[in-house]
Amino acid sequence: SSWFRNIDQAPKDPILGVTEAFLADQSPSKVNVGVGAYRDDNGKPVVLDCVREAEKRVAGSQFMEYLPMGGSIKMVEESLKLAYGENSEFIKDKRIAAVQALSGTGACRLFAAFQQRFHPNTQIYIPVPTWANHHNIWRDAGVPLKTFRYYYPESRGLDFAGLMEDIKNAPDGSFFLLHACAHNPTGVDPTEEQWREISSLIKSKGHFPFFDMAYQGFASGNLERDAKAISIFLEDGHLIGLAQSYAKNMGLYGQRVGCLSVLCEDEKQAVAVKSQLQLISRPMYSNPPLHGALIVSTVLGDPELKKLWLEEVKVMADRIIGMRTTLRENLEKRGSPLPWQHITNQIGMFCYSGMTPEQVDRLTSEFHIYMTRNGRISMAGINSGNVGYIADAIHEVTK
Ligand SMILES: Cc1ncc(COP(=O)(O)O)c(CN[C@@H](CCC(=O)O)C(=O)O)c1O
Repeated sequence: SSWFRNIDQAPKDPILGVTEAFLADQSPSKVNVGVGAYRDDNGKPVVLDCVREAEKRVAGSQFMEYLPMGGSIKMVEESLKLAYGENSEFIKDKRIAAVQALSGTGACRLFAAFQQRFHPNTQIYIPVPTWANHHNIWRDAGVPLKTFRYYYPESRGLDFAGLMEDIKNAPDGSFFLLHACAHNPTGVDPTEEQWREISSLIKSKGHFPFFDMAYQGFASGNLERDAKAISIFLEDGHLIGLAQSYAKNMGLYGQRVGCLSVLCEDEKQAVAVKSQLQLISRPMYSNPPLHGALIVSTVLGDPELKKLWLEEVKVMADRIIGMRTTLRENLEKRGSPLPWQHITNQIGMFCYSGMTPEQVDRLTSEFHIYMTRNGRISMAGINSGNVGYIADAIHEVTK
């Protein structure tokens, strides 16, 4: 019968659709600076040595039983230590409700579903711009969405005044989505001092902060530094929600392994919240995947492997930081009339270049360079072999 006749083709995903177009391009000089996935200086994906070692230890040595609905207890415990601190009082007091999630996306979606169930009429404010999928996640969870100013095009920096005004003008007790570090797509993070002001304003308004921390360790190369915003909010006495991902900082992209945590007022509340998170996940996917959790637990549970991981995350972060300087110098060397210091001011996986969608289209059609139409460059796609070519192309379309 006519069940599916009136179903339209869905629009291409603004990020993953770029990868599809890149893969379809047969040009030998094609370059992918679209999806935020790390590549080494040869343009190749990386499996970290600590992960390879963990896989060796795990391979064939474990049963493949179901995990509990809340996932791997060990992986969750280790994740909380990374975000809340090795000796966190909140961990000791069992005030954190936490479950393994399907990477960062799954953690955000599980929280959105939880928020919809227990605060159905409370809006969440998300930054402008933000990761494209944030809109989809909270929209599909049925949560009323609002936006707050974040990026200031003129300076290619933070619109701190606008951000603070929007936080102040939001109804008391709103939810706010905050990128803990390496803001996607702008690479613009508040300074420590600005985070302190944001924290005290959010506290005075009784807002609830939800942090999406998809890049801990990947931004600065230092895990504590990248979680500084979280510790500032914890010092200020906030309850928080937090999405963690091991996609980028441990290179476990396709393993879909992450963690959702909600800091509560006491253990009793945390037990109740965790039980509700499990009740929501059970009909969604029942229980999360085993393999990635075993890798993360093995890496973080062994001091030697954890130390190796910290070194390897820093290598990835440092390569990107180095490429920022190289790209900026290449553009300046070509006599570009535009300012490019934002390339080195910004942090994390992405550079928000400031190029227009039309300029991006020209990069693709004339130079086979692929990036999202908002002008975001995934810096990991740049290496010493293609940085000159990319600089030539950007100069050509922006001069
Ligand atoms: C801020 C933020 N949160 C969550 C995620 C989700 O990552 P998980 O793989 O679910 O842990 C990403 C990944 N954004 C990248 C990767 C591609 C994508 O999923 O869009 C990006 O924006 O290119 C992200 O940038």
